[in-house]
Amino acid sequence: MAIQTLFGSLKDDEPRKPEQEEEALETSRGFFGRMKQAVTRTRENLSAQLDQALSFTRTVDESDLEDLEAILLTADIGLSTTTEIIGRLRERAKREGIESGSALKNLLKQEIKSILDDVQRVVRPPSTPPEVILMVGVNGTGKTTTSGKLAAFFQSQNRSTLLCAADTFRAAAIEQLEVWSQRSGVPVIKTRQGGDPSAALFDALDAAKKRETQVVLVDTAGRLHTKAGLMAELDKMRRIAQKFVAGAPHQVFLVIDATTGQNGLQQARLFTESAGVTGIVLTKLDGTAKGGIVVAIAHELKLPVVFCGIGEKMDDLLQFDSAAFVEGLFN
Ligand SMILES: Nc1nc2c(ncn2[C@@H]2O[C@H](COP(=O)(O)OP(=O)(O)OP(=O)(O)O)[C@@H](O)[C@H]2O)c(=O)[nH]1
Repeated sequence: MAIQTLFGSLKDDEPRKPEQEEEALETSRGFFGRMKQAVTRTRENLSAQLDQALSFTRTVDESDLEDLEAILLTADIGLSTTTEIIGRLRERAKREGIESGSALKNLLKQEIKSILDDVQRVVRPPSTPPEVILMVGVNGTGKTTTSGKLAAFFQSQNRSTLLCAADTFRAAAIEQLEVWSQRSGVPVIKTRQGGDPSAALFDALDAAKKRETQVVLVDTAGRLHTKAGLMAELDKMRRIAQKFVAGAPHQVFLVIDATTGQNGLQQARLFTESAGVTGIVLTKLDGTAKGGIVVAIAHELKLPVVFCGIGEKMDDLLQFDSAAFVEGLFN
């Protein structure tokens, strides 16, 4: 089985030697295992309630759907997404003559997967490098940490990478990114604290062009004095990126802290309106029972979750995969 992700497949379909096949299977098992581990708290929160509510063997009735609705809300799937899912289940249960709680659970899994799949898409690197990726989001969500992890990820994919420290607002952000640069071996371009973030971006893109770097990851500030100021700064950075590379920034990743649940969704709305977000990185999935937010993001914002953060170490980053997520959530 191939795991298709936004940045290609974890196991492609080319013919393999037996030992390569075994290695790819191990990778796939490891990947599913890590995703399952990451959603442990969400699963534990859901499964006891689901087991109790869906243990019946008879035709589905309205009170079953009401119970299910309450359970989905506790996992932070959100009211509008939950209402949509329950509506689809009501219709399908009737049409398909569902006669047990376990069959209803299967439909639920299918519906959640389909919401997630609807917004997934595979991204190809631009024909003219570098691929410019802006990391945006409110402070403390994990932008700097994720920039560091992503730098290591792209490097591991044999794509030369450059980090740009454009969070000149928070005193420690530049030093923090320098530490990630040392850990991953990915160079960082910076300016002084309090300096102009666009100047750092300018220098980084200039260096990337000269060095023929393939990916530039830009860590931006999460907080300015006003929302308008933050958005104006992001706008300026977009214009600079476009001047250097046609079509840049190619990706704008909004970093959301999963533990903030529905508040994260609210932040996401704000950023998607003004920052041209193309995908979500959901951090701290390891520490929350609110993993259902992934489904709300896909349904309400029509944005894919691209990566999830599952800890503080360099390889605690997973490419998001809907099948692994749904399996992890329910099994
Ligand atoms: N458990 C866990 N912790 C994380 C994860 N990602 C980031 N963190 C932690 O979250 C905290 C904040 O991360 P930062 O990367 O500094 O956040 P930031 O968005 O850059 O913050 P600002 O620069 O203030 O905007 C740090 O302690 C990180 O180690 C994750 O996936 N899991």
